[in-house]
Amino acid sequence: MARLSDTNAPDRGIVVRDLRMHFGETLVQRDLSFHVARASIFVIMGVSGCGKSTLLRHMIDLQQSAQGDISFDGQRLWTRDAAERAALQRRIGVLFQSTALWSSMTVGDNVALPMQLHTRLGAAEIRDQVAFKLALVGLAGQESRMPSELSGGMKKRAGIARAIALDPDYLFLDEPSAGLDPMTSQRLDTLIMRLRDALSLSVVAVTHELPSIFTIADDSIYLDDEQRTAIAHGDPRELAERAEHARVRAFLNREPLAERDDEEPIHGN
Ligand SMILES: Nc1ncnc2c1ncn2[C@@H]1O[C@H](COP(=O)(O)OP(=O)(O)OP(=O)(O)O)[C@@H](O)[C@H]1O
Repeated sequence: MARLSDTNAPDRGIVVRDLRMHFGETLVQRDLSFHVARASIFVIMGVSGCGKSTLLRHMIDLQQSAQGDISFDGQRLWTRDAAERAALQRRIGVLFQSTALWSSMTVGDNVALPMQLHTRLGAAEIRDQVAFKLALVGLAGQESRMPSELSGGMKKRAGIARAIALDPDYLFLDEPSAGLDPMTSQRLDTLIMRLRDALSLSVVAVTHELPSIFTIADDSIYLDDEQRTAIAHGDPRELAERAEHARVRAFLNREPLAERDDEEPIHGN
């Protein structure tokens, strides 16, 4: 497990420090500090409404907090320098839960769009890159298909191809397996791990699919909806057996929680 105190991982990867997130007066999560190591998969876990998506939105710069900070390879995300911030945003790829492919464009055009908007590559180079990215996600030769012709799993793959169009260092996935059958979900897990290894991607995934969590996570954090902070951090396979807090063990073992467990004192990780 990578922690802030690791001497061999000073500022590589993503560092979240003392982050506090609000919606108006309502506190979502507080005191979040963790490190996402380079070329690893980090899973954000917790029950519905605990703040997983809100944390992801902060990490991809769609929301900002006045308290705490987030840095990528030592570079602060919330810098005042607009050019620096834009450059950093380009190193971040995102697959949203809805996938959000442009329905009126072919798969190939969907993947090409970020390159047309943000690079100076010519048409032939973009065509090659699109073919390469689609092959990477297992959709070789599917350029001319329309999104409506794709299965749920293929849509996710096309969404990932678009998310990696600009060769990001970081890939954020919001509920990647949502709506997929177990077999398709398993194949997607394999793809995510392959991309981590082949592209040295740092992947941050929000998911509450247990099989997926146990398969892909190198490290994880559990956001508690009652304490409004992280009450567990580490390899989810180990947390399932040895987490200090009953709610974390119950979540990871899909067990009902006895009423009294909700009242146990929780001291953070
Ligand atoms: N735009 C918003 N305005 C006000 N409150 C919000 C807004 N979006 C989310 N919230 C609240 O913030 C809290 C965290 O929501 P969030 O969507 O981050 O949780 P989550 O863990 O991702 O949930 P789920 O697993 O159901 O997607 C919830 O209590 C939610 O009601």
